[in-house]
Amino acid sequence: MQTVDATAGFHALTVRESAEHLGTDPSGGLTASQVRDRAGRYGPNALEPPPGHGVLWRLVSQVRDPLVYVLLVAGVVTAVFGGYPDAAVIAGVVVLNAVIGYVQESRARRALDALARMVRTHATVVRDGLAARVPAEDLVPGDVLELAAGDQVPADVRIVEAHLFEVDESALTGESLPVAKTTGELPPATALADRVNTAHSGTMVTRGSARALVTATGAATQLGAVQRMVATAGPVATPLTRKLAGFSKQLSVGIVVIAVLTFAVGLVRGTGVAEMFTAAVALAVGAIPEGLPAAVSIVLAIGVVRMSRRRSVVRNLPAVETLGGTTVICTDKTGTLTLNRMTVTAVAAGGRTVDAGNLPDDPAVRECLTAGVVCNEAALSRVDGLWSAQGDPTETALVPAAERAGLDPAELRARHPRVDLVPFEPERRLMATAHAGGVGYAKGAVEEILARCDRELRADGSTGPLDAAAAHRLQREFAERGLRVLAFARFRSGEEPLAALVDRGGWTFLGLQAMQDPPRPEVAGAIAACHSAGIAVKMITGDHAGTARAIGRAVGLADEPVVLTGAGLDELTDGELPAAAARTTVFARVSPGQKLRLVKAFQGAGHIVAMTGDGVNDAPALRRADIGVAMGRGGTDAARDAADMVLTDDDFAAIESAVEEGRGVFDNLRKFLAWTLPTNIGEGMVILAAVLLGATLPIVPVQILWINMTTAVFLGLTLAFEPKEPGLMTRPPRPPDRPLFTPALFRRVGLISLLLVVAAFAAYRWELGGGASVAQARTVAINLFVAVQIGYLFSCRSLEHPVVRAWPRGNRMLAVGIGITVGLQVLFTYLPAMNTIFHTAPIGAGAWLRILAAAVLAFAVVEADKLLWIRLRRYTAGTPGTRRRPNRR
Ligand SMILES: Nc1ncnc2c1ncn2[C@@H]1O[C@H](COP(=O)(O)OP(=O)(O)OP(=O)(O)O)[C@@H](O)[C@H]1O
Repeated sequence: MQTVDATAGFHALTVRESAEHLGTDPSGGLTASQVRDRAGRYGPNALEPPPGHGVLWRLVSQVRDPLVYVLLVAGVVTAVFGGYPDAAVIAGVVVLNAVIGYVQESRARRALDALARMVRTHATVVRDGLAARVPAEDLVPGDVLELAAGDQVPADVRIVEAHLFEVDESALTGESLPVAKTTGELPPATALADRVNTAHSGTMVTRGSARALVTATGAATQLGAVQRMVATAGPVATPLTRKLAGFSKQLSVGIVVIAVLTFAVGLVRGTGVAEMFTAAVALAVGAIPEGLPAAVSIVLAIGVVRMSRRRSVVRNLPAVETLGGTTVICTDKTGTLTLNRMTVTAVAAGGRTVDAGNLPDDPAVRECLTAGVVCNEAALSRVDGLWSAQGDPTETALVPAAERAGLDPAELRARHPRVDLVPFEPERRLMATAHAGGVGYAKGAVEEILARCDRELRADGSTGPLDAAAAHRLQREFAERGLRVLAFARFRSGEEPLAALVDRGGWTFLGLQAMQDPPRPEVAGAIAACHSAGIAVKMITGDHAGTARAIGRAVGLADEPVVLTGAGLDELTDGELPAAAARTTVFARVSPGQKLRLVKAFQGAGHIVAMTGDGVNDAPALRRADIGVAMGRGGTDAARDAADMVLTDDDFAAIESAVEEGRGVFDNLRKFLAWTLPTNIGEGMVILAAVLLGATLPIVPVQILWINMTTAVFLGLTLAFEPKEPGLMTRPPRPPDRPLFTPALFRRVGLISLLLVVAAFAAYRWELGGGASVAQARTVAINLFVAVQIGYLFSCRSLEHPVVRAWPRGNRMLAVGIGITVGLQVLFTYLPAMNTIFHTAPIGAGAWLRILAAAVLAFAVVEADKLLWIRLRRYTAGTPGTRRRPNRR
């Protein structure tokens, strides 16, 4: 691989010199053979992944945990006191823990890498004289790029043409204000941050558009240089995992205190130091849910995988869980609720409205269509003898409309070479171009264009005074049919730069073009599903109120959507906004800044907000929303960069399924917690109770370690694979402030913990009373403990509903996990080697029957508890005033 000499300093060269140096043509770009040749020479335009740590380092880093230190100390002390088998078991637990952690970490890393690859950036490149979208990876030095607002700059470039072009370079220089870029050469000594005629890989275009030459790709870019300097980021920590880690830390501290007390009590009672030490350690190790953080990331990761199957890529793990709590979805219209496949269906010019399939050849219609083709940033290319346009669908739709009227788009553009441009911006809602010969064209929202016009073009080609009322009336008629309307105008562009002219006025109105953008067929169903899930859906669009209302009705947002416009929004105070926003279903003519205000208003009212956006200016609102959702196809790199979730085919229905998955994930997390906590607490309490009562231990420390390690993995984790419960999307969203551990959950945990302790002691005593040896009695107690865990596991498949009635759908992992656990318990009971290590002994059939009975009993107790609570809740729900939840919609 070879790199263009970075010291060449393209900023100090003129545009011509730069192009010569790079062996390229700024207007036509490289040829196909040049691209092939350079691709071989320079390699792909990608940064090599930073060197990862070695396997050994990552394995060892797994055991850098206070808990493991406690275990290791325990193991050493046990060995010193001569308990070699026990010490070996402890060592085994440490190794197993490290391996599981290592495997989990590698899997999570691989999954995130794969997801990152799914949201690749693309770039518009001119090659052989034609513009095309290619993956940013395929760029080579000398390529000619078209950059527009919202794009990520895909390589280091020298700018050769700029229109109000501004770049956010904060990722590279830390400078937070966008930098305006120009084309003229600079003194060679200019510092990197001041080179305003170049732009660098990894920065974002915030405004305008530009043409630029690629000067460096991949590792040769400034970004590549920075990456080599900076060490890589640490492990993936998320607010949720942090919250849970905090919880388990508190729990650990509490448990260690109890363990120390137990130790002290044992010593006072005269038990041997060595025995008490291992007992205290076993208590601690048993009671600490070591598997919790791993389980949480597994549940979340499974959620991420399930969502990716449903066409949404989650960019960070906790987003999955937040999604489940969504109470309001704010969605834009074009491309998300609609297909973003625009077709011009009618043209109104020269005082009449005509069907686009049947356009008359009069000067007014022709001029309106011409404006649509030349004041247009879509790229043209010949496909099978016909012109086809690539770019923003609003713009590409204008090309075939002109063609159908017999105009040649390429010829029109050749006849009116563009000399200046004010690009479209959502705040301004119009774009304008200046052309050779002193004529300017503009297109945009009807009210914006009309505000700048005082004359209009008549059918015969003469101009007369503007009839703005008639134009507004037409706009309303089109809008009522759900059509999107663009207005066109012409003006004199002389010496002055276009940017100064766009707000000057004195324009001539040319007419309107109305386009159809059909609703996506799956959207109505998805919106209905959101409604029945208690989630409010709001449309926030830059489009006209009438069009927005009609589309809102068509997709079932409401029978008669309440509409608020951006202007109306500005009149409301921050105090009035939340109530008004709650009433409104359609927000029209809204600017990105107003979107941000809406997100804040909803959040202020206690909502969890999911918000979609596609433009560069949407990034702040996407960042602010609890879940920012960006479009994979139509959206800009800037929006994707700010979002938590990317919809691979821009479809609203994917949000609905993502919410459903999110709810499922939250459920499964609670199920796992509900199962694992009593297990741990029960284990700890068995030892605590034995020591306090001065009784012999029904289960000894190594045995606790055994139970802990096998059941956490083979039983607990299977709950991560639970299918979603039916009715997930017919219940209201979980209140945002509801904690993970509800009182009901605590009660259940207490009940099962108690059950486990009582059962272990009862079994132990019963077997001893029946003449069994201590080893046998302990073996029965352990098997019974595990059996109760299995019975309870079944019950945890649904926390609120009786399992039998709740759903017939299976969880194959559950069956596999239980199978493995039973197999291991059989070995544990009958394998002589295991008997030696774990101090167990074979037991008889009668004991197994009693064990089975205990499992069934545990299951029955929890199921009865559920039924009781359902009854109780029904009873309280029957009391007046508590019957219905307030409807959020
Ligand atoms: N390329 C363009 N050139 C000129 N005017 C445009 C262009 N695209 C859109 N407009 C005008 O600006 C208005 C707002 O467009 P914007 O892109 O902000 O929102 P939208 O695409 O209609 O809706 P949404 O926000 O739902 O995606 C449009 O209604 C149209 O009148």
